[in-house]
Amino acid sequence: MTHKIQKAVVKIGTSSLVLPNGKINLRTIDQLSFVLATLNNQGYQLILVSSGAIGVGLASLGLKDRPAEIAQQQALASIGQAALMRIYSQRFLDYQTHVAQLLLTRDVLTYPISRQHTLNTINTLLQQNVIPIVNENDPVSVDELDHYTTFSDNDELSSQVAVAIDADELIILSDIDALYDKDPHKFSDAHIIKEVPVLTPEIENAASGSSTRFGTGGMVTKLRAAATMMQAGKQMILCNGRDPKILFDIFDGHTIGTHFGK
Ligand SMILES: Nc1ncnc2c1ncn2[C@@H]1O[C@H](COP(=O)(O)OP(=O)(O)O)[C@@H](O)[C@H]1O
Ligand SMILES: N[C@@H](CCC(=O)OP(=O)(O)O)C(=O)O
Repeated sequence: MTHKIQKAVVKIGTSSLVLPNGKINLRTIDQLSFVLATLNNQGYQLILVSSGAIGVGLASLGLKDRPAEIAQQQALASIGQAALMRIYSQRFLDYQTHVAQLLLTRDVLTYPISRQHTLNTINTLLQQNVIPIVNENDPVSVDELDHYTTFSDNDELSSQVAVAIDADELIILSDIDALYDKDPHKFSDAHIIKEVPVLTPEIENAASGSSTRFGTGGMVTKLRAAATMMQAGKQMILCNGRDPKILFDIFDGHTIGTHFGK
């Protein structure tokens, strides 16, 4: 059962932001901006965790494949993040809504003072009806010695942010309708799982990696995000980001996609 949502983190993955041909999915970004701006006007508190820096970087330079070299990926992320934020800022302004950018590394949330400052920033933005748009600070994040700055991916980042800001719900917009008992991109007889009150070994075995060109973590990292939310006594919804208007139904309390939690 979906609980009443007041504060939510909405996470959108690269596979929803970039078309299979590598171009930017402006339709989804436009609709997402419209929906979040409308929900913001209705008084909901929203944080958007948006992937897509590398994907939009590739699109900006007209490149097809993600390079293997770290330096190339970090350079693409710095190009793409700026381009992505320009699109979001323009689209949200069309709906009279201001957005702000927060680029996080793991250590920022691990150490208490930087964590508190980050939360203060987010809360101040929310009080001012500004929607924070969060991504990992990809161009600078790397793990060295005992200094861990990377998140495994944005599914993890979004669950960490959702718990830190005490959100009621994490909504993950993916390129798939829900969790299935096996990857529906590989198995045509996959069955949808609508409710996951607890994570069982059976559910964990159902999840595999991404089978799309631009996605990274697949279902494995989404289940890890669900575990983080459920351990904190919170909820998560996994649904399709193709049509972000689905968020209206979720905020109206309808059951969409897969619901994790009790
Ligand atoms: N049990 C499963 N149910 C649904 N999708 C699955 C499952 N196992 C693996 N997947 C794959 O996970 C993909 C979604 O993850 P990903 O490609 O990383 O998207 P995103 O960019 O939204 O993070 C789906 O397209 C699907 O191919
Ligand atoms: N921070 C990276 C995305 C990392 C990530 O988790 O991507 P995805 O699996 O598409 O949500 C970027 O902006 O390109």
